[in-house]
Amino acid sequence: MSDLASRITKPDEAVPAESQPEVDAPAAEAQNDGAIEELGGSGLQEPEWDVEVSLSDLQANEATPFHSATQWEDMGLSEDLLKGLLALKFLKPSKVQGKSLPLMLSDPPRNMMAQSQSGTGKTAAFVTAILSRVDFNQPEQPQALALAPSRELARQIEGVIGAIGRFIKPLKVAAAIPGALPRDQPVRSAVIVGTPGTVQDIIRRRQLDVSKLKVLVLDEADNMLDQQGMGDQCLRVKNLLPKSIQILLFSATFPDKVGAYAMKFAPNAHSLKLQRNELTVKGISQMFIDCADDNIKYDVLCKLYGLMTIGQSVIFVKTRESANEIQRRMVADGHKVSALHAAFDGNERDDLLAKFRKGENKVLITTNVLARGIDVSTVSMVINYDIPMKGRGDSEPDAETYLHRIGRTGRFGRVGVSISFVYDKKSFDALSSIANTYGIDLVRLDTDDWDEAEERVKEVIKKNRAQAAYAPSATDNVAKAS
Ligand SMILES: Nc1ncnc2c1ncn2[C@@H]1O[C@H](COP(=O)(O)OP(=O)(O)OP(=O)(O)O)[C@@H](O)[C@H]1O
Repeated sequence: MSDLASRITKPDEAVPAESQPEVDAPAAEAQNDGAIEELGGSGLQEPEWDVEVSLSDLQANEATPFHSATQWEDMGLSEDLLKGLLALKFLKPSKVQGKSLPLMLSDPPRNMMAQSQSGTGKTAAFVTAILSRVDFNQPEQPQALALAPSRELARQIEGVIGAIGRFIKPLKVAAAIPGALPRDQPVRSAVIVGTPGTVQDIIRRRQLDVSKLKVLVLDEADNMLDQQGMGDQCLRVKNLLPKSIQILLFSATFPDKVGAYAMKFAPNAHSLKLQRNELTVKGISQMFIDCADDNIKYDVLCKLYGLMTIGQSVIFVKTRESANEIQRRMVADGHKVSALHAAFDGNERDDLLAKFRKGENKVLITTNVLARGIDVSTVSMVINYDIPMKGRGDSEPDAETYLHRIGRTGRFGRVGVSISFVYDKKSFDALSSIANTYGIDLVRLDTDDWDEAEERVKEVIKKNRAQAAYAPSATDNVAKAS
């Protein structure tokens, strides 16, 4: 236990909200789309300083991943595309956008492997590249294909393409996910976003004409190339595509083992990489609770319920069965929570996530199926009910999944809290190893002094709510419009 102890920060040493710039409200208003929501609901008093948040100041700070030396206007983008980005209040590119776009758009096209922290705008980077490469004089000819590891992420990317490309006419996007495409009809869209299995199927059934595909994107590329089944599917899909296709790989994590394979998958790629100590997102206060045993975890979870519903929260558990079981117990105990995992039918999954995006459901219990990519700015708390593990018999801590899970909060400069539950030596050692991997200073929440623990978490959540209300994200806006 000594490892984790050495990474523990006393509560008053934590660096949560102060790491965010605080500036004047008018600048903040310039960043919002006028759709400021009611903050009510929790009965919390929201002091003035909580809403003093400015994306433009954040982006002016060279030390953050939100800064770029380049402007959208320098990138030779079409007028419609530029209009789309600005309409979303993406006033300036983030670092990964500023660095990757000129490389992705250079002629002749070259492959790219780009790594950047969670919530720093990788999706908009590759979506802008896709929309720049497609010839919209042939709107029904498939020209770009993006693969994602879950239907939820594929749907989200589809939404971001629609949002950034809203001034491009005609823009046709197809979602190649289970149950979404009519069987045996050709896909008549310039852009296709899908999961590897379904994309492989539609190519094999000759529903998708791949002959003019110019760009292939793998979002969460390390995850897709690493997983046995999906890695094989991605390779088979790639082998069915034109040899000259430009391959773009994006993720917040590229462990060495996968990185080497990824470079083979995308030969001669430009590469943007992060150092291991750069991987964590500064605005996320990472905490843990030491529970006496496995049963106490449930009691602690229920105690946290009030805090979870101030903003929105995601609870990650290991299995679908435990997601169902915890939901059943919490509902029986009078709490409103929903569960989403891969055993649900596709439409039900779409529906559950849509409700969560709209804020109709505030607490979502899920498995690793939602660990990656999902972007809901109002998520202020992530709970690791089970520490993510991998390998045979779950013998190894899954440091990458930890990073992606906690990255569901703290999106694009916002703040957020993650709370991981440990209850025995194995979970303690696993969290300790993850903390050491990334040099994280974890804050221990002392449940003996619950009022103090609650205050600490509440402080960060209130700030997140204020930020989310002042700067709704593109995907939030897409969800609200639908
Ligand atoms: N240039 C920008 N200016 C302002 N907001 C932006 C900009 N680019 C992206 N965003 C917003 O930032 C949020 C996070 O972006 P995105 O989902 O692309 O992150 P990501 O890097 O793909 O994250 P993950 O690693 O979790 O997949 C989104 O809500 C998006 O709308």
